[in-house]
Amino acid sequence: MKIAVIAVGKLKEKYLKQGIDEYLKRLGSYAKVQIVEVVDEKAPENMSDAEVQNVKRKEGERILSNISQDTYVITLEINGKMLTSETFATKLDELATYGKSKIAFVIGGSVGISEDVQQRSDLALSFSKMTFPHQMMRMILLEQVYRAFRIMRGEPYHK
Ligand SMILES: C[S@@+](CC[C@H](N)C(=O)[O-])C[C@H]1O[C@@H](n2cnc3c(N)ncnc32)[C@H](O)[C@@H]1O
Repeated sequence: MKIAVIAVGKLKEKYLKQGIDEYLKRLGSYAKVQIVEVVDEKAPENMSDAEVQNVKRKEGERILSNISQDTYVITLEINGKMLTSETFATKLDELATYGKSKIAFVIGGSVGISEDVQQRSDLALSFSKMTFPHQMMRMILLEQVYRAFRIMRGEPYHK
């Protein structure tokens, strides 16, 4: 399985980088996982709605340019569908079984994900109704993907 995590902006925090590297290392035995960073737009606090939409649109175009037609796209969205870790594992297993071996997870930037990207999405996945920082979301996602592989293979992992 080939997994891409497409994320807006550069990862700056050292402590997150260490955590992400750890999960990338662990995932190495299960899948080819790649992080794709797309350039973020400047997004000051006091932007108008039109400016926010413009930032989303530009970042969205960059996200979409990294997604091939045969890729199953999972966008991370606060208002998406909430799954248990077991259901998430079953979903990844089904995708592999039905020949969808390329998966892209998309994490938005500070203004979220554009409508164009939402339309391209095959599954909008929510990790809770709370808002997490986008850089931290990368690590949380990788941990859940790692957990999913352990569940799929029936391998022990602390609860
Ligand atoms: C800081 S959040 C953006 C908040 C923005 N106001 C919005 O409504 O999307 C940055 C990105 O992290 C991801 N994210 C944050 N919290 C999430 C959650 N609870 N579930 C799924 N994704 C989340 C989403 O991809 C989001 O676009």
